[in-house]
Amino acid sequence: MSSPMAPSDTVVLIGPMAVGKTAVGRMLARRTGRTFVDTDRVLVERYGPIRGLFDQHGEEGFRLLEADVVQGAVTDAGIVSLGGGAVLDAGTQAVLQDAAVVFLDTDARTVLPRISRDSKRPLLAGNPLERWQELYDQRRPIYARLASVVIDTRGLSVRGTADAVVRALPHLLPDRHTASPPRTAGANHESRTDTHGD
Ligand SMILES: Nc1ncnc2c1ncn2[C@@H]1O[C@H](COP(=O)(O)OP(=O)(O)OP(=O)(O)O)[C@@H](O)[C@H]1O
Ligand SMILES: O=C(O)C1=C[C@@H](O)[C@@H](O)[C@H](O)C1
Ligand SMILES: [Mg+2]
Repeated sequence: MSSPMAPSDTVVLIGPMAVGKTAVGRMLARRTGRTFVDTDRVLVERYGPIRGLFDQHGEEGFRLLEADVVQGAVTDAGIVSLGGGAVLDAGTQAVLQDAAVVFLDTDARTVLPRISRDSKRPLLAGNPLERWQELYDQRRPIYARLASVVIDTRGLSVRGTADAVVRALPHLLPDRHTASPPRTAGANHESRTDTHGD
């Protein structure tokens, strides 16, 4: 069975854990009047906290559920933030081919304060910094290969990163006179509810 393709006006944010995919995606949607879906949030809403999903199904089972959620999310035009490891799935890689894929890049030093006391990202258990770096090293080539745009977020705020995305993809900015407020879809809420559950 062939996979659906993401429309070319879908913007998909990819990159390592805690780089800011969720925070930047939410801000970008607000600025551009587009829908926002965070696939981790959809998973939590549909199946429960991410940590519980890893406990119950293992990483492999989690990836299957995640791939299905991603397929649904990216076939609607809008801003979509993926989980850090979603791009490992071959079907997800295929479906992203036509989308504007934005790789938010960073380094371990920058994300350290965001992950050092993390209990919600099961793959960072033990030594979060070491695990983060290992995963980054494994996945960086995939992020780079899928990217239409790469943004080095080091030294940028969430707002500064959203600005950089708009500069790279200027067609995202709505016409001032016709812009409507952001529509919400699935995971899109302005609330700050944690996207990983629990
Ligand atoms: N540029 C930034 N500067 C400072 N803090 C940031 C920045 N980007 C994100 N953050 C903060 O870091 C934390 C992690 O960000 P976020 O959840 O958006 O990362 P993520 O890439 O979606 O991670 P995951 O892959 O686990 O979903 C949040 O508290 C967020 O507010
Ligand atoms: O990088 C990863 O593999 C993950 C990132 C998070 O967004 C969640 O999707 C989950 O914790 C796994
Ligand atoms: Mg996220």
